[in-house]
Amino acid sequence: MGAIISITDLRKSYDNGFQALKGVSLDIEEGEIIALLGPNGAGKTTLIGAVCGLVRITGGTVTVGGHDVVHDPRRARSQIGLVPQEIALDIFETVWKSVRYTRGLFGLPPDDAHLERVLKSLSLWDKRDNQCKELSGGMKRRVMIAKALSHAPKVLFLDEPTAGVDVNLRRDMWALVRELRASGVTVILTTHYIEEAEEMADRVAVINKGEILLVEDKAHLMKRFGRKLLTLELAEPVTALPAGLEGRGLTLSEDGAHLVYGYDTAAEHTGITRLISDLADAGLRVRDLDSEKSSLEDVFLRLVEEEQA
Ligand SMILES: Nc1ncnc2c1ncn2[C@@H]1O[C@H](COP(=O)(O)OP(=O)(O)OP(=O)(O)O)[C@@H](O)[C@H]1O
Repeated sequence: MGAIISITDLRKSYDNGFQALKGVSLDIEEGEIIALLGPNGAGKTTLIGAVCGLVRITGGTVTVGGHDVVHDPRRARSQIGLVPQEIALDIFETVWKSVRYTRGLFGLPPDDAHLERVLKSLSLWDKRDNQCKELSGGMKRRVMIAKALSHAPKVLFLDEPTAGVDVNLRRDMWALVRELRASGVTVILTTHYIEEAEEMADRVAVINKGEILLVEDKAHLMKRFGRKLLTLELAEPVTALPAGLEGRGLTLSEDGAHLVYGYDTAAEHTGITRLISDLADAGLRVRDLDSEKSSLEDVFLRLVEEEQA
């Protein structure tokens, strides 16, 4: 599959001279879910705004579906559905009329069959004649998505789709995004919940201070940066690491009852077999083992901290 969005050396300086994007290049493949992660002020909203034609770019090029956002903004924008973070609905309007109206804004003729499919896929069909003010917060969010899909865009931007949403609704939203992808829509989401990126994204782009630090397949990323911690519970606590076991990446807990061993998941040899046998030789009996994987959150924090250092 080819790139549906192509961003090349994108620069944005605001009128006060602040450089919010410093030469961002990124290709987004058709049909993928890509998560944009970055701390507050990293440039995520500016980047989305530039692709959607809401922010005037000061350098570089962006094409959506082959259409340049500066030279052919209407065609480029027609490929995109944007779901902003804040819910903005005419609360006295019915769901059906809101969605129909938004489609009209794109200069498209009515297509009630398409809108019916969209509302059904979002479990809003039964609510079509309700005024927006009669809907729950989760339903209002889904109406925002229905509006963004009303002109059948190829690309959907979700800006913080589950900010302030409870766990159940968050899971519903994840299922919905997967369904959208299955229907061929490319999804770009920004999120502060790294768990969300870990759960959903095919690829992750980390952005900081207006620059892309990394774009990588999520599975590769976890493998490349991921670490595992193995905790060994000792049958009898010790006061110090036995001689010969220093310098092996082992840490003794304060109570002397646990040894923690950190290793790279990508390493060819983890050294665990050797470690266990060396512990036995040193007279330490292990009662139990526990292992935990570093999360995408650890990877993200490490990356941003390294950049800050
Ligand atoms: N209109 C503007 N004029 C000047 N500076 C701006 C303007 N809009 C944004 N900025 C600055 O550009 C930088 C990037 O902002 P942006 O909103 O893109 O970040 P973000 O990654 O979306 O942050 P958040 O996660 O907090 O939403 C910030 O330092 C911000 O203060």
